[in-house]
Amino acid sequence: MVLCPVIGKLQHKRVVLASASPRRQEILSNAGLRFEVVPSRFKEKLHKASFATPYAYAVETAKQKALEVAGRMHQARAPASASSWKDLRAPDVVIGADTIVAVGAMILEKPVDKQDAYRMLSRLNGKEHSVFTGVAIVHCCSKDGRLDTEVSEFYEETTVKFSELSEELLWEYINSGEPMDKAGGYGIQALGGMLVEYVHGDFLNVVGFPLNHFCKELARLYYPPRPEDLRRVRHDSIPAVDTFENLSDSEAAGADPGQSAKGGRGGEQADGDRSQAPRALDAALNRADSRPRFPTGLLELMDGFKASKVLFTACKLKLFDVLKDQGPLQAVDVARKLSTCAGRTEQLLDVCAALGLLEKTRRGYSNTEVATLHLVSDGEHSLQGVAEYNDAHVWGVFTRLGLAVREGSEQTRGALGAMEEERLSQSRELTLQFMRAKHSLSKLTAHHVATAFDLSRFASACDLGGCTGILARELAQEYPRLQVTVFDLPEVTELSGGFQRGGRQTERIRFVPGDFFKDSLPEADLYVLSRILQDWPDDKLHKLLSRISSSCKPGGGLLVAEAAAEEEGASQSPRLRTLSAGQPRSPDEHRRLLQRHGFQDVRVARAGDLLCVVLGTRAAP
Ligand SMILES: Cc1cn([C@H]2C[C@H](O)[C@@H](COP(=O)(O)OP(=O)(O)OP(=O)(O)O)O2)c(=O)[nH]c1=O
Repeated sequence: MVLCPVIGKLQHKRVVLASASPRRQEILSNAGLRFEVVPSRFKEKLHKASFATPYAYAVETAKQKALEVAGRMHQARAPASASSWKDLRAPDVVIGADTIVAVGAMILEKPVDKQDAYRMLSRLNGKEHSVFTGVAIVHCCSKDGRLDTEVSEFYEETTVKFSELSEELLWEYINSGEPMDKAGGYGIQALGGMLVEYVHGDFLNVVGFPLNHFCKELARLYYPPRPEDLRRVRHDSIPAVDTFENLSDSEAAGADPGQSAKGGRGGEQADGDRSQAPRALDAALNRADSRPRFPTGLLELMDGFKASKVLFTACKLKLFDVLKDQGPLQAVDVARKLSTCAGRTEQLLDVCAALGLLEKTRRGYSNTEVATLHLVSDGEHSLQGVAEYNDAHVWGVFTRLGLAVREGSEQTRGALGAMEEERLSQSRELTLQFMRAKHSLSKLTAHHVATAFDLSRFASACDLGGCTGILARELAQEYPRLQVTVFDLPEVTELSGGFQRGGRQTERIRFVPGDFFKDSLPEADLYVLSRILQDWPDDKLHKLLSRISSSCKPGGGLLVAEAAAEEEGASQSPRLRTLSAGQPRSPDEHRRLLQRHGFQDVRVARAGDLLCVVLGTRAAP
């Protein structure tokens, strides 16, 4: 559960805490932040005298800790690296922190031994001192194999006063072992709390991490004040996806979050500037207890369609292609290249950045890793086709949702999800769009489907509704003896040639036009239905399965791959709850479905994150 919406801004990023401090880990995970811990190897040995103030030293050390981890993780994912780093995705954000105790200009870090602890505690005895924690938030992105970082840093000061303590008490405390891994030689959160007369400022800052200031800094970075915010009253927790409403171009020229992310130490900022920046946090923290919880999730849901449309529009304009080839680019240059309006383009770019699709730095906008991988049109893993199809077709279908729900199942079929039927009557362009979408999605899952079970006992397979042949190719590649037939509607097989790349295994793939509800099915040892059943209502589904069952020889197989619905009784994940003509089924429901149509020895496996795969063997009639 995330209380503070600004912490939620990091939810979809790979966040790394560059610290071994268990206190920091606890503070941040208690705040709802999800992160990995990669302790920094940076040696805390900067030359203290070269810093004008103790906090400058803490901030620089925090920065070096974070940069060391960012650099090491970036190196580790380079192809040449022999590292065993588990997750090759580079971190998006690395957080470093350093806590020091300062008595005047003297900096006390962790004691090296008991005598050192004694010296430190004697200095603090009966006096006031400052605890500074420097924090660095390093945003990372990888550009042409290079690590690009944007550092935002700040510090927090807390004043602590020790009571007059006897020698005996000091030694008793030192012998407890508590002081050894703590700055200044004490831990205020445990036994050391007994030494402290008062604290002025953020308690958590003493313990190692100034959570409140950190949230304010995030708010400043992720919700930069824009001119229109100062004039309009609007809820605070949603990123600026609604910036296209009622705005003239001149109003659109907002503050630059990249710029505002700079300026180094938050502690050195002008007061006027800071009072506006963390408004989301203030709103959350100052809420009276009796008021209902801020409905962040709900409001984001209400705005979800805008985010989708922004993504579709950016894809359609080929924004990610332009930035891939020529980024980073300033908004005006993007607008020039796309022949679009400069003000609106900047808004689009900013929203894409807020959605994590683009990176915004002083040098301009560039694609994030996910955009480079999935939103550039000619990428191996491009999902551009899905965006285009959803924009051109599914968007319109869903505008008729109300009508479909009001007027019953026929309407529902006509208006929702029955894309197979609908595309029959549509233009060649729409068929192509549908094929591109299916092609991109199949690429993500084909390998998992082909390898979910050992299919080497089959000599031939027929992929019903196999579209562009992506799964067929994967099957042929995986099983060198297998002959594969792709069976799909004539208008699909006619266009499928455009999606074929050469390759040895294509000799074993043939495309046969036909309708699996009407025409006789090609002979095969194994029939495959990948993401077909869910689109059809029960009557059609049973008709198809019984046709397959009649064509399948005893000992032959049926392989079904469908979106992985939860087990029966569990609530469905939202991704699966689109109102299509069919319905998502649990693994057990699939098992029963195949058994009902004469398949036995039915086995179920997961294929990646998305699909569940079911394999049954045709029993003798
Ligand atoms: C003053 C004080 C410090 N501390 C701790 C916070 C920090 O963990 C530690 C200061 O050392 P740091 O060098 O800031 O942090 P660390 O060595 O624990 O971890 P890393 O270097 O990997 O980031 O002292 C307390 O736990 N309680 C206190 O009252």
